[in-house]
Amino acid sequence: MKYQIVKYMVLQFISQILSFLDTKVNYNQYSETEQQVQKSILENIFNKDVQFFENNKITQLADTLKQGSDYIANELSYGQIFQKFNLGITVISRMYFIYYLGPYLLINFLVTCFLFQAIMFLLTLKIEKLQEKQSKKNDVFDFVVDDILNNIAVIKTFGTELKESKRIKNMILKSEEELKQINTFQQLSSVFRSASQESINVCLILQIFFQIGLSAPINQVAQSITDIFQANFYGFRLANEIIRIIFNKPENYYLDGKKQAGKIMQLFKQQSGIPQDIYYDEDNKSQFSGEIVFDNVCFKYPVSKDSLAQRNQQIQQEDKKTQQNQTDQLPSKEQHESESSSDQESDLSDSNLQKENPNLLELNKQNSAFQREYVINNLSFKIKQGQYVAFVGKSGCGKSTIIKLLQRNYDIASGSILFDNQNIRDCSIGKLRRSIGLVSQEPTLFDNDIEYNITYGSIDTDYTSEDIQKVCEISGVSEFVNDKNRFPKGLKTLVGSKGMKLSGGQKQRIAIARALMKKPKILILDEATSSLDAESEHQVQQQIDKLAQQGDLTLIVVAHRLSTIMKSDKIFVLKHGEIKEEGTHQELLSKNGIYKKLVHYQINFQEKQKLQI
Ligand SMILES: Nc1ncnc2c1ncn2[C@@H]1O[C@H](COP(=O)(O)OP(=O)(O)OP(=O)(O)O)[C@@H](O)[C@H]1O
Repeated sequence: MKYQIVKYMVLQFISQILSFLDTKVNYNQYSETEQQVQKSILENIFNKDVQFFENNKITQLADTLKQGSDYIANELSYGQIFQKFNLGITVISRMYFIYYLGPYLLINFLVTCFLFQAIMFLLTLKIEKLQEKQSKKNDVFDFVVDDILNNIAVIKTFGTELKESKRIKNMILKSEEELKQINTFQQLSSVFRSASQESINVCLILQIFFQIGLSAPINQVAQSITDIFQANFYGFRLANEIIRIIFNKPENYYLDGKKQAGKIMQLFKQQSGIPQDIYYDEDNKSQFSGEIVFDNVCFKYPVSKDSLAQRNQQIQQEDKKTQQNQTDQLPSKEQHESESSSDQESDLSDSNLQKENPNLLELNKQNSAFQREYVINNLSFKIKQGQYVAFVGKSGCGKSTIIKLLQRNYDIASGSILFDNQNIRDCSIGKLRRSIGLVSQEPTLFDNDIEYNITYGSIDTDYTSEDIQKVCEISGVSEFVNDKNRFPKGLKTLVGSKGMKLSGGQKQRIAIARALMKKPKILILDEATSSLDAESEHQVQQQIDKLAQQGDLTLIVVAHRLSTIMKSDKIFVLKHGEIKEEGTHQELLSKNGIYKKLVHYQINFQEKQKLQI
């Protein structure tokens, strides 16, 4: 007995040392591991294409990044290795001691343990499934809250606070029903856990049956019980502890960490449709010359799960199907899931098929109510290096879509886009994006000073204060930054979150300066001057015209105000994603077509406005 106790004590001592090392090493390693995990998650996020960000809410990503990396870092940190060893040694040493006290007891104990463990496992699976469903609903809830907060100004303007609060209340109520179900299963699980702790008593009764039999006289039974109790006293306690260790661990694992870690695993699983080779783009200076060809390009936007309404609908449909399943006992859930996902998949597979067989285009155009329309239809044009071209057309005709395709935010369904005769699919994304300077309709700024924002794209490259000065002049930033009364800190003035401390026009000028500072070979202005007042627009336009005349910059302009593109070398007039007319301003006017109508409409409109003034 003495020898066994010494053995037990040695094992316990090792266990305590491991426990100490676990705490110490874990403490040192944890934060380092967490940083590494966060870094690789961030890199993974950066590697996603634009479509990924259209499908995921940024606030949710930030949440997942923090909580998930916490969990993963905890799992990965070296301390966990000691913890696992420690757990193993504790369990083995205690089992050994129980075996020494009574072999039957150990066998009974293991059988009972296994049974309870199996029940607990099934319960945990059920809870997990419910929680997954709940988590999907939570996602929708987050989407709604995010959407509401983003649109708070609209809600206030339209006085729809009550409507929105009712909407949220309904979602909370629905979620509560599910939570009740989860609670019930959790309680059941906790009952089983307590019962399992009593399992040792069940073992005891079984042992009495085995050792003395049912027919033994009562005083012998009483004596045996006393003996067994005495002999197994330590064994009972140790067995109880083992149960506690075994049952608590997996439950924590299933219920707490897995959810966030699962989200991160999903993040890693989601492949970027368009390979983002920015990290592997070793030559980080080269650019395309600015020659661009669109050859019979067709494109439609992929159907994504981005829409809140779509997500809601999907959950409702799933709920209905589950209910129907339960009542009618119709085909298995797997079949239903595959049916429900088939709608989405069919569209995705459609795009793959489309790539393989462009003839499907016509077919797809004719049927399938759920499919999106082709936004770009057999579009062909050529832009020479240094040319100044403009795209005009009615709202929704596909102008901005062309700009997105130029940056390869999406892949086209058929045809080809060539940069310097190289297919965009074979181009390095890094080189492509480096070659393009873009100023969009609604520019966003970083919460930093004006200079930081202007030099943002050129942080790693050499630039002088003269360079900054020059782009400030061209873009018209100098005009307001030099006003010492309102901008005493000049270029060092902080712009606030999303540039909220600046006017729309000021933000726009900074965005133009930022794009120019990058010295791109291709400059795209997508309604870039529309938020400027007429005078500022004219000034910026003059500077842009001058840049265009220098001939080393390919300038692509999307504009509604036709007066801003009169000097361009070529104007493409679009309708339903097709080029209907092309030529210079004069050539198009003489054609007496769509462009001329647009010009006349704008002149009439402006004159009417003047008359009103
Ligand atoms: N991310 C998207 N997902 C799905 N459809 C889109 C998306 N972006 C644009 N569309 C659709 O593509 C069509 C063309 O849009 P696009 O933004 O290219 O038009 P536009 O000519 O630039 O219009 P505007 O002059 O009003 O800016 C529109 O019908 C629009 O609804």
